[in-house]
Amino acid sequence: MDDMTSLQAIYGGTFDPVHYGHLKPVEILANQIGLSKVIIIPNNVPPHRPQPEASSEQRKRMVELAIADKPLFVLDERELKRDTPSWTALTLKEMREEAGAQKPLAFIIGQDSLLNFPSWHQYETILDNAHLIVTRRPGYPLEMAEEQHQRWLENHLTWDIENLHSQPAGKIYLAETPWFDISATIIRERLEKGEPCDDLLPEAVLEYIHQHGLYQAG
Ligand SMILES: Nc1ncnc2c1ncn2[C@@H]1O[C@H](COP(=O)(O)OP(=O)(O)OP(=O)(O)O)[C@@H](O)[C@H]1O
Ligand SMILES: O=C(O)c1ccc[n+]([C@@H]2O[C@H](COP(=O)([O-])O)[C@@H](O)[C@H]2O)c1
Repeated sequence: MDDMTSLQAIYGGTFDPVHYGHLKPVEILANQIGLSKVIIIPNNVPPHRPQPEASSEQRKRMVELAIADKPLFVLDERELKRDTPSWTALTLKEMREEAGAQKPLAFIIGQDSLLNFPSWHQYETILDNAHLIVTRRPGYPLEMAEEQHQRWLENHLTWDIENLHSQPAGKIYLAETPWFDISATIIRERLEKGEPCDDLLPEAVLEYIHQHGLYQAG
């Protein structure tokens, strides 16, 4: 169901490359909270990190391959079409305008992203336009480093998934998804050393990486 009142989830990332640490927690989350669709938005110019190793076109292609047999996910190319920094606040403002004031929207992030969320461009406006759903990731605390940011988190926290479905925006939900100890950094490092990565990302993505000579030494 994807009508004007069903919760619309959005998952942004650099995806250099996309891996099971991205896909599996979100698939499990979808079952836990009842999502029929997750919109994946690869960024073009990551706001808070150096430009990725793979090109935007290659990262997009890898996402397409990863989700080809997963009807839960759909790709949205809007950030790839902008040459300015891929600010989430801007993307969500645009998506809110398209969806109308009442539609529940949620942006999904991993636990590591929550920790630096207060440094994001116009971060307060993000909760005006969407909920935040946080998936677990090993190695990161669930508490904010600064007290004022912890207060901000607690002021927006909900443990009731009904709030995500009934309100258009403004809540933070710390999902109890399992840990997947996988990162794109580890995958790039392993590939550079010629080490196997079979359990870390979909086979079709790995084949694409090998065919295009991505993430190789030198
Ligand atoms: N293993 C994981 N578990 C939970 N969330 C994850 C995991 N890996 C990435 N994410 C989340 O996915 C989103 C996109 O992450 P990103 O594309 O930067 O992947 P990454 O593996 O962290 O990349 P890199 O190692 O290059 O920094 C972020 O919100 C991040 O928190
Ligand atoms: O808008 C920002 O300032 C901002 C800062 C850091 C990250 N983001 C977005 O958060 C998502 C995850 O980021 P990353 O770097 O972990 O791939 C991705 O969609 C980024 O564009 C957004």
